[in-house]
Amino acid sequence: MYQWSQLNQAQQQGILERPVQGQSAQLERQVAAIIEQVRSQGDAAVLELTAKYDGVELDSLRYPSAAIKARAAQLDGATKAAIDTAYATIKTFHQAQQPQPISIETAPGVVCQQKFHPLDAVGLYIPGGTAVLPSTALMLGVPAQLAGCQRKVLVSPPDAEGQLAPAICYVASLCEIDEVYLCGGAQAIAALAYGTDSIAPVLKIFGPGNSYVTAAKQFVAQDPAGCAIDMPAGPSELLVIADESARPAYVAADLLSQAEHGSDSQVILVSPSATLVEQVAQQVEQQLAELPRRGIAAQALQASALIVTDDLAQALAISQSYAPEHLSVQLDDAEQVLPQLTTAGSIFVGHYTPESGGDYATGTNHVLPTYGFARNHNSLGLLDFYRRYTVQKASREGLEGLAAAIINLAETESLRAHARAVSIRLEDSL
Ligand SMILES: NC(=O)c1ccc[n+]([C@@H]2O[C@H](COP(=O)([O-])OP(=O)(O)OC[C@H]3O[C@@H](n4cnc5c(N)ncnc54)[C@H](O)[C@@H]3O)[C@@H](O)[C@H]2O)c1
Ligand SMILES: N[C@H](CO)Cc1c[nH]c[nH+]1
Ligand SMILES: [Zn+2]
Repeated sequence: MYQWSQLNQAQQQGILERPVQGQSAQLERQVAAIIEQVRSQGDAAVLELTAKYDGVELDSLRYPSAAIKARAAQLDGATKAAIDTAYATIKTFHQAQQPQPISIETAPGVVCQQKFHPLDAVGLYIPGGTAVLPSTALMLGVPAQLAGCQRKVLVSPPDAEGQLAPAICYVASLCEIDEVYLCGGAQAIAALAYGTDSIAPVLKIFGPGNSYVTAAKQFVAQDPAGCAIDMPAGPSELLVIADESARPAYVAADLLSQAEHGSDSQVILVSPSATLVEQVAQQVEQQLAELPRRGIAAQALQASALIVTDDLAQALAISQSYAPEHLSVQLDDAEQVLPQLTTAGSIFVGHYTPESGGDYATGTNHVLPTYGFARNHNSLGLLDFYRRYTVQKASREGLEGLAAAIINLAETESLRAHARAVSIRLEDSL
């Protein structure tokens, strides 16, 4: 628990530093070595690394369509119904994001268009290290399906029996995904980006993951021979802004909901009320003791903070500078401060919008930028599954109208051939 104004700048920065940052050089070296191993040895490397990190010896990476169908059929009715509910809300919200092509005359006789084409081959990474996340399969599968991506390749680490969870198989069936491989971590990202004998490369990789997955995505995105990625979506984060109107038990439950994701998750409460902060601290302790994943959550809490601010304005400023993946605003008049809260992956407004609502079923996408990338990266949406490009057509009259400007600019840049490409056309008699 910290009193913000009593800390110096370095201490303030230290509190808001993401836990994983300290290990990043070593992490990058390890991930680079895994990627190199997959590039040089292909499937054999992925199988070997799966045995090493997931503890499962597989004969092949491909999970057959028949197994997907059979496992999906094993899922109980209540979970199927829950997935159907989430599928419907996510579909509704993403369907409304359909990109609109543009066609406009920019000058007489000159028409410009903006078009969208679904990415032909997308890789969907579904984490599976410490928790099975069918909800993430929905968050990636639904927009890929709506966009009409031709190849949707799902990868996820195998369970201890070398299988994929029935709930993920059910989501795969709903989203019409039948190309599935059992692999995870940096090796799965390398296989998707560069291809192996059994996995053809994709154009873009989507999905969250632990720090190995995220570092590998960043690695392949920087390599011209690699592929595009959605964003760095790493260990979960939540920042809660709350005042005395908040219920301490709700705030604590929300903080723990993200702390339980992984030991490198980070949760932060900022509040102008010292009383609330103390009550939340007590609630966290009480509720933590009851959680099956209390070991993981307790570790995440080590790098987390409860911060008392001078006033609400200071709490808002901390949130803006931290740029959380998830921001929960638990104030009676939460909507009033929203215009000042522009820097977060997804915002949860009021006392009855728990962060876990967005994780599963409000309809927003839960794949969000972490590590402060919410400062300049988008939350995942339908548009990410398209490539945007432009088209232009000029008539002779259109070119005549723009010729003086184009030729002048080309000469200003001393690019004579550019100018000539215009004048040569206009010199031709009709
Ligand atoms: N930001 C988001 O949108 C979002 C959404 C959902 C989940 N998440 C995050 O995703 C993460 C999921 O992590 P996870 O670990 O459960 O699953 P994961 O699938 O991301 O990672 C598991 C893989 O990590 C690799 N691995 C584990 N230990 C390793 C080691 N020592 N060296 C090399 N590779 C190793 C293994 O290959 C394993 O298959 C959590 O941190 C969670 O917070 C984020
Ligand atoms: N909170 C995670 C995003 O950071 C998403 C998730 C999946 N399942 C539960 N939660
Ligand atoms: Zn969550």
